[in-house]
Amino acid sequence: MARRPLVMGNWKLNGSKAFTKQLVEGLKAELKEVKGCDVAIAPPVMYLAEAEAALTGQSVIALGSQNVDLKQSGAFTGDISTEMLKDFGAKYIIIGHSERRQYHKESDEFVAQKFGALKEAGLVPVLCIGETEQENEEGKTQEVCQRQIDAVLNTLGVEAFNGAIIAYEPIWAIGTGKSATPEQAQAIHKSIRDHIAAKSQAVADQVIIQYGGSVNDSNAADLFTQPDIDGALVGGASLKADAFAVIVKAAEKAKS
Ligand SMILES: O=C(CO)COP(=O)(O)O
Repeated sequence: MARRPLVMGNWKLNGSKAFTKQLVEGLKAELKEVKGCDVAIAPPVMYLAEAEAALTGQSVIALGSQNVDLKQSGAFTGDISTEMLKDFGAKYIIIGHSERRQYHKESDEFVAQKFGALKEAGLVPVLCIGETEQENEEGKTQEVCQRQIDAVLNTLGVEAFNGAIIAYEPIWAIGTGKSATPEQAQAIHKSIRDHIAAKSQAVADQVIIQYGGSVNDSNAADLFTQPDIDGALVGGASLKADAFAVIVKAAEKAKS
């Protein structure tokens, strides 16, 4: 089944007001002809207003966020709600990134709750999963990915993955320059899709599974040749308009 690819930039803790405006302008210029690939950027939440303003009047690049909290309003210092993200036009919301699981001790169950909150709000969860280097060496990659997915499957049901995104991001590949090979990533992506297909083939067929971890302008095209790699979640290379555009266009070409 043909799935429309999604390439998303996760800016992480980088940028400024000026940088946001400049990068969005650069992306708009580079990507204005793109038709066969969905594109999203997740700037730091502080700069959503600048990004929203700079994106006005075009429809190629959607806005996203790197995180969300569970509460809607009240005495929850520092939290950000789904409604606040919607207020800025954010659509694709990253949850369960390994950096949040590691530095903020976010559990599988907590991430699944965020998934549910996003679905309820009509936003698109981008659920990050992936194993550590040690788990990889111990042959536990599939087990870890399935456990992280099961937290959602077992609480919200398989239908929750309709219209949702999964980003397979092996932790050993993030920011290391050491991407998984296309074959390695394909094998895991297929196992993730098969795991969902065991509950519903139709849901598995439509779910977008992005690869993330040292994707750049020179390795993206090879990754996208694989049938179950439906796009990319890009960190470092999403901070440069030209490199990010090469990745988007590689996805568009490979999946057309
Ligand atoms: O964590 C990532 C995207 O969410 C990947 O980061 P890099 O592309 O910098 O390896």
